[in-house]
Amino acid sequence: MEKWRISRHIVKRSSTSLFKSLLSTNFEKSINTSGSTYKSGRNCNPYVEHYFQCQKRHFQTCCHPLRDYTGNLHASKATNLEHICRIQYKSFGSVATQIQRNPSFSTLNSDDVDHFKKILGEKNVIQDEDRLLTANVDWMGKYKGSSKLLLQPRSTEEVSQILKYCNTRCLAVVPQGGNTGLVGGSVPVFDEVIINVGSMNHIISFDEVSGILVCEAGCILENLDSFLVNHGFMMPLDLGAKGSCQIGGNVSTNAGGLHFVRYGSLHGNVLGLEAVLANGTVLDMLGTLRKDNTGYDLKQLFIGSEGSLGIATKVSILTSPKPSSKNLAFLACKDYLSCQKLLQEAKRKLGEILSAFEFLDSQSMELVLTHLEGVRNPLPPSIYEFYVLIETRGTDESYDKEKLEAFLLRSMEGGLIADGVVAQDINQASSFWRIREGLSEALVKAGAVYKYDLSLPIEKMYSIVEEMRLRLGQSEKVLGYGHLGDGNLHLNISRPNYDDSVLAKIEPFVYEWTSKHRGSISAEHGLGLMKANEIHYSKSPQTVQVMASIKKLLDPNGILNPYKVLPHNILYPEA
Ligand SMILES: O=C(O)CC[C@@H](O)C(=O)O
Ligand SMILES: [Zn+2]
Repeated sequence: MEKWRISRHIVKRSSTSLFKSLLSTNFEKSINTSGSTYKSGRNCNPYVEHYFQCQKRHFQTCCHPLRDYTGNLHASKATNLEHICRIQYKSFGSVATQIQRNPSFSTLNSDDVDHFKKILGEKNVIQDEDRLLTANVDWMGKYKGSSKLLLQPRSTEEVSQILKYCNTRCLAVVPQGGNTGLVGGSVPVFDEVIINVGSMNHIISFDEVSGILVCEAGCILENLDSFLVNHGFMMPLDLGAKGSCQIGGNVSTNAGGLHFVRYGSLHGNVLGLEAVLANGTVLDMLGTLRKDNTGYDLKQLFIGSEGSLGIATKVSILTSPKPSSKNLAFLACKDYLSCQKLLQEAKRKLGEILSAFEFLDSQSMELVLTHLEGVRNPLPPSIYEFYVLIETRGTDESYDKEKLEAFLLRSMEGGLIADGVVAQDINQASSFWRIREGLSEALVKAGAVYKYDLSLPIEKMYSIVEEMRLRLGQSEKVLGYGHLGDGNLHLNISRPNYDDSVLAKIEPFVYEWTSKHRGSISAEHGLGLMKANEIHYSKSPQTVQVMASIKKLLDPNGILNPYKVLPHNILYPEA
């Protein structure tokens, strides 16, 4: 076809370029038959298993409370080992301002354990060291608690009984789902009892007319998607960690993910919630209505509260019809301005079929190619500064193809796209997504990482990456990637080990810069432990005070996920 000359020209330039008979195959068909979508590290249990096996070996040799993974002892900090937060790595941001264990919390004893056994039965009260090790450490291996107990309730009633008891005894707890969080929110800081609702993994109902799914909080995101596919629907949320993350954790952290640009946030898609408060009260807010204006919408408080106000036990969620046509393009742009303009055009020209607009810079590409096996750049190596993934989802195959085809051609002619490939089948689509979704895993494999998750005005988004590079100098690897379509930048500084002098150049600069540009210091990962003390960069003092009052009202003893979300001195002023 005449109009494909441009892409053929690109093919000539690069033998690896696949930007040829554009969109001739629609990869959706293969997705439907395979029943599984893109895989990535956090979605791949063998990797997680292997990762923890390695960690375990490491802990066995160098698990001194104040020794980091590189084996360095931080003796100067070893003043009060029992009471100082054991952050495994050498000081990580302001978290390292040694949080004190709240002295009003009790310490677990054998009567407590016996009591839990009566509620849950022996096998759901876990004291096994290996299992505790994986539950005490976050996915990145950055935060490590020292919990001695993991509880696995099977019903809301059991969660209620556990919390009622813990509240009376003043035993702190940490709710944990798939433990895929990136801000230290899902692991204990000290000896908090871990409550994992993973056994509460039943689908309660699905209404094919409204598309509303009601399920328990421990359902794994990918399993929900697989269930829905048989009914012609899909989850509105898609993350690299979908093979291990649980819907309760997704809701508690208000997870964003890859398709936010199309399907919006969980604040919009979660229609109802059942949550258990610290004192064991079960709040039934499990409505399935699209419209309900009867006073305060209390469930919204729990969405994104990171388990600090209650434990989510059931959710009702508005799912979306499964698109019958999907296309994915992997494109190269010469500069950030082109990426930005491309987004603007994509929104205008692709309209309702645009379902993802992701970007990564060349440094991110290099990292993923270096650290992940089997990943390759489908475009000529080391030429382009930026890469963009554009996905469309729709119901009319030929219409979608034509629309994307016309858009890509016009963008190439206009110089916004320098080169590109379009997935011809599920395998190519998976391999393109693997580049983007594999970044977090590649960063963990590369060593230490300082990780920031910023919401910023799109035109300013990449300036912080460039400024950070200037600040840190050429010896440091500064990576920028993320959800360009939503104005969400993942800024990561990757280095072989943690170093306080480097950190001092990054923080508080990164927070101040974000605040100055009226951005948010957490777009989608939450505050967790990492940023609890930084909340003021994104929230006014008055707002933080109201948040603290709500916390006090719902959890007066502060037992739910302590030390997270709100600043320590506000949560425990007497500590
Ligand atoms: O690793 C990160 O910084 C981002 C993780 C996740 O939110 C993603 O978009 O891939
Ligand atoms: Zn993200």
